Amino acid sequence: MADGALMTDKDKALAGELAKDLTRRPGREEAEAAVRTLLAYIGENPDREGLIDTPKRFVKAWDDWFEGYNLDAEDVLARTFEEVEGYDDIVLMKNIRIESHCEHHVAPIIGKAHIAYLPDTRVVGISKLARLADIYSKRLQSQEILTNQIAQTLDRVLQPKGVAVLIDAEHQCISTRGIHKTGVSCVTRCFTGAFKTDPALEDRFFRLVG
Ligand SMILES: Nc1nc2c(ncn2[C@@H]2O[C@H](COP(=O)(O)OP(=O)(O)OP(=O)(O)O)[C@@H](O)[C@H]2O)c(=O)[nH]1
Ligand SMILES: [Zn+2]
Repeated sequence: MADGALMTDKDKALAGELAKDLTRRPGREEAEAAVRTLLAYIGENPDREGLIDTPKRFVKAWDDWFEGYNLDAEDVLARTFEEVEGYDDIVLMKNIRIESHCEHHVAPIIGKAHIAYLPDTRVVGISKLARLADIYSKRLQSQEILTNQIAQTLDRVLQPKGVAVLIDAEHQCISTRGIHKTGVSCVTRCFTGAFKTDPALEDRFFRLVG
């Protein structure tokens, strides 16, 4: 179990500062001190050679996994194109890899998103659909909220005739801990506009996704 002696006075001071004001965003040094605490909690020695740089690497990995908090989905969708030569059918980007983390256990959620919309007057660069998925994935999430955020943002910014988002993902909090069920995936969807009101369009979306 954790050995209090493995926390330096500096770690303890930083942890104390954090406890005083949980609304303040801690700096990098404080985040690294928290990782040292976790390493000590599992019975490790954070000062041994193999772990000495782990707090730094851990925080750097979190910067990557959670970079979505620093990105604005509306900015990414701001550039649209109106010259589409009358194209008025479904635009679908399928099999977008999703790498997220559940907000309950901070365990990976890995899967695929399929994002479609029915344009009205404008289209968006197709890479932006994948960027939109990334911005919301790279946060602590529940799959339902992730699905809704992607669909509602695309709907609000692009104002198409409808949006359809389907996510199929495996939650490692289910496969590697707790109930330990592998090969289980969770499917969520959010439809707006014509995808919600027109069963034929909904059906076409599912056929295209396959
Ligand atoms: N609805 C929803 N639940 C999720 C998601 N990710 C993880 N969960 C669930 O969140 C729940 C948290 O339940 P708790 O009982 O508070 O936590 P727990 O004791 O760790 O639960 P177990 O996973 O059953 O061991 C679990 O049932 C998880 O499977 C998600 O994206 N959406
Ligand atoms: Zn979880």
